[in-house]
Order: sequence, then structure tokens, then C-alpha cells
Amino acid sequence: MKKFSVVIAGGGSTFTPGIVMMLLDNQDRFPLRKLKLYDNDEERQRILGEALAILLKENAPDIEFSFTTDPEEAFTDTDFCMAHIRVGKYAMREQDEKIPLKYGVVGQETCGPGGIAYGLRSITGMMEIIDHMEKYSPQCWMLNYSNPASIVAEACRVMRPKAKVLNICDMPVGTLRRMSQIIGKTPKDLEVRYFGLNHFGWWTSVKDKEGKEYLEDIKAYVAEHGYLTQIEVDTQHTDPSWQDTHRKAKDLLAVNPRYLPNTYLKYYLYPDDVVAHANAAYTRANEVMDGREKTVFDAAKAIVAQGTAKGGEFHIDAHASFIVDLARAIAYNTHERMLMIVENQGAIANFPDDAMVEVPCIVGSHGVEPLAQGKIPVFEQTLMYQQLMVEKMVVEAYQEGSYQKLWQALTLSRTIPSAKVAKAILDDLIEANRGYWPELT
Ligand SMILES: NC(=O)c1ccc[n+]([C@@H]2O[C@H](COP(=O)([O-])OP(=O)(O)OC[C@H]3O[C@@H](n4cnc5c(N)ncnc54)[C@H](O)[C@@H]3O)[C@@H](O)[C@H]2O)c1
Ligand SMILES: O=P(O)(O)OC[C@H]1O[C@H](O[C@H]2[C@H](O)[C@@H](O)[C@@H](O)O[C@@H]2CO)[C@H](O)[C@@H](O)[C@@H]1O
Ligand SMILES: [Mn+2]
Repeated sequence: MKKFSVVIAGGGSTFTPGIVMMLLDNQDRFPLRKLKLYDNDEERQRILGEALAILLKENAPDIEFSFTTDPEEAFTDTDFCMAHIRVGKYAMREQDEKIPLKYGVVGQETCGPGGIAYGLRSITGMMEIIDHMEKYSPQCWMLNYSNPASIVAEACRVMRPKAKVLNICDMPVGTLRRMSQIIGKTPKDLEVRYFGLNHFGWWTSVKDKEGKEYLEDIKAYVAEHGYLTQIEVDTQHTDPSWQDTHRKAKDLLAVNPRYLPNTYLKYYLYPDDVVAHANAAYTRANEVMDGREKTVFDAAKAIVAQGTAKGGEFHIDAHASFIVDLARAIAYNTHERMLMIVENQGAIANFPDDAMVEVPCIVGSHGVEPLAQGKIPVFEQTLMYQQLMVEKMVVEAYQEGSYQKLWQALTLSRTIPSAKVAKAILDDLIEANRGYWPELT
């Protein structure tokens, strides 16, 4: 069986140890000969790299492991790049979340003005690593879940249309775990129909392999409990803010009882509730800096100090398991059926062909084939179209260095009440993102 070479771009990510543990747990399905970490922050990555070197030496000594900040070393002789970079890291996520809240507007990682600010930073970082990949390993596939996936995907479509980049999100994967628990199934038992933009979509069908439809059963549960489940399926989501988000699905269903909602719709349909419940002094970025980031880096330091990963605190990140399914689909032409962020091209019949949409796809060695989802109702279509234009105008503003276009993109967002508020937030974000954003005139 062929063995693969993988580079993880964003090696200093809080998700890196969980993904590496998941890769080790799947060596029978996706064997590795080489695993490299690549990051542009040497010090941050080294902390995780040294711990993972011990873990791999003890558990998979045959895999050649290294970590580097040198793009040539990182991207030469690679079959897959698993990318999860965060340009500006948590310090900038905190700004993305707190600046809008100063104006009574949703402050969020990937949605609203925070997501737009993050998107303008991410485009530069993503184009950089795509160019490195194409220069040193032209046959390499990038499995990207660097956010904000919708703006990153649109930037890839416009700026690197030929690049072998697959954009993915694990929110639907996580929610499907919740749905399967609600109906007493496992996620692999279920086949869904879904349409939307990334972090802005709906399930229209959830069937088992015998063809039994569970949409109404799940709706009946969600109408009472949202996506909160008896047994928490996501170790990442025990924090109160995520519990609130899963509970809010109840209200999302109330306003559109036709389909099951993606949790992220709450930022667009109930922005007032989100702001009312927000703590502008302590946002999700703070929770993660005090939680996941601290836990992961403390665990790494402990492994290095003890000289062994045995009994260490690195855990498999279930959310990343679909990355192996995706890599296998490309490597072995498995025709796996997965939600991907792809160019519409008619998959949603009454939505623009050049929109980057999130729909079920068949994935094989050639790439991704979206499955037709038919026509969508006018409520969802109109909401999506407005959000699509925001995302497209952000990428255009990046390319043109246009202040005016970025102001219009913010004004168009459902999360911002007026052009006046949009401009105030924009001027603050420009200051905070000096050195990250292109010059705007
Ligand atoms: N698509 C999804 O559903 C999904 C799920 C979880 C996380 N994510 C995304 O994964 C990414 C990582 O999340 P995290 O919380 O671990 O972030 P993190 O800040 O802990 O790690 C990100 C790493 O990327 C590095 N980096 C930044 N710019 C870079 C560049 N230009 N080149 C190389 N490395 C660079 C940073 O130095 C840092 O080490 C984020 O974009 C996050 O939004 C996406
Ligand atoms: O607030 P964070 O940093 O914990 O999470 C932000 C990300 O949330 C989603 O990913 C979840 C995923 O939905 C869940 O199943 C589990 O795997 O944890 C992930 C991280 O919390 C979302 O899809 C990402 O785009 C966000 O970056
Ligand atoms: Mn996501």
C-alpha cells in the first residue's frame, strides 16, 4: 500500500496535536511515510513540534517527522497539505470579536465584520501557502479548513482558479454527530441533502441507508432542545458559548421550519440576541486562549519536560477524522460523499453559477463533483444572495484595495444596521489590521 507525505500548514495550531493523533489512529487506512509541520511562527510551532517528535518516535518511528518554517523544506515531496492557518492568531481574533461589539454589532470569528476582517488577513496567508505548494509539489492537494472558509474559497476561485485546493468545514460534520445521537444512529448511517454558503446553510433531508427520512423527527427534537444532546458529542463544545449556540438552533427552526439550520445562521437572523448575550470584555477568543490554547500548549510542554508522550494529554480530535476520509477519496478514488465548499455551477439551480456553495459532493482522484440540490425557496435564496455579495465584494475590495467596496460589503451584511455604523467599524478595523490588510484607498 502506498505511503503518503503530509505537511500540516499552521503547525502551531491548537488543532495540530489532535489531527496528528487522528492520523496515527488511521495508519491502516491512510499510511504515512512522512509528516511535516510548517508555520511562520517558529517559536509557537516548536513547542508542539518537539512534543509531537516524542509522540511519533514512541508510537510511529517509521514515519519521518520534522517541523520547519522553511517553505521549500516543508512543501517539497508532499502528497497532501492539511491547512489550518490563523493569520494574526488569537490576538487578532480577539480584535475581530471585540471591535464590532463596541458598536453593538455581532463580534464573531467568521461571521459579520469580524469574519470580514479575518477574511482580508487570511487571503494573503492562503495565497502564500498555495504558491509554496504549487512551486515545490505541483501534484499536491491542499485540504483546507483555514477560515473564514467562504471568503477563502471565493479568493481561491478568483485568484488561484487552477489550484488543487479543497475547502471544507467541520460544523456540518459536528452537527450530524448531534443529529445521529438524537435519532439513535451513527453519522456513517446517514446521508444528507444540504445547501448553503459556508456557515450559512440548511439540511433538507437526513436519511438512513434504507431510505428512511428523519428530517421531521430531528426537527421535533430541535424545536424543543436545539442541537443540545444528552451526551455532549464535541469535547470542544462544552464551553457555555457553544452550548448557547447549539440551544439557539431552536429559534432558527422557528423562523424557518422548512429545513434544519446550520448553527451559524444565528449571527444573521438574531444578531440582536447575540449582542445582548455577549460579554464585550471576554469573548470566544478569550475562552479559547484560556481553554484549548492553554491546554494544548501546556500538554506539549509537559511531554517535552517528561521526555515521553506516554500518559500525555494529547487527544484525538474527532472533528478532523473526515480529513482522512477526504484524503482517502483523492488517493484511492473512493467516491466518498461529503459536504464540500465548491463552485455552484448549477448544483443549486436558482443560484449564481460562480457562487462558492456548501453542498454534498462526490470526491474522487479527479477532485469534487457537486450533487444537484435543485431549486431553493425564496427565503433562503434571498438571504444567501445578500451574504454571497458581501463575500464577493470583500475579495474584490482586497484585489482592488478599495475602501469604498469594503464599506459597501460591510453595509450589505445583515449583521450591521447602517452605513454609518459600518464605516465606524471599518475605520477601527483598518487601524487594528495595519500590516495584515492591503492598503485601502
Ligand atoms: N473549517 C472549519 O470548520 C474549522 C474548524 C476548526 C478550526 N478551523 C480553522 O483552523 C485554523 C486554525 O485554528 P486554531 O484555533 O488552531 O489557530 P491557532 O492560532 O492556534 O494556529 C494557527 C497557526 O497558523 C499559523 N499561521 C498564521 N499565518 C500563517 C502563514 N501565513 N503561514 C503559515 N502559518 C501561519 C500561526 O502562527 C499559528 O501557529 C483557523 O483558521 C480556524 O478558524 C476551521
Ligand atoms: O470557537 P472555536 O475556536 O472553538 O471553534 C470555532 C470553529 O467552530 C466550528 O468548528 C468546530 C466543529 O463544528 C465541532 O464539531 C468541533 O469539531 O470543534 C470545532 C472547533 O470548535 C466551525 O466549523 C469552525 O469553522 C470554527 O473555526
Ligand atoms: Mn467551519
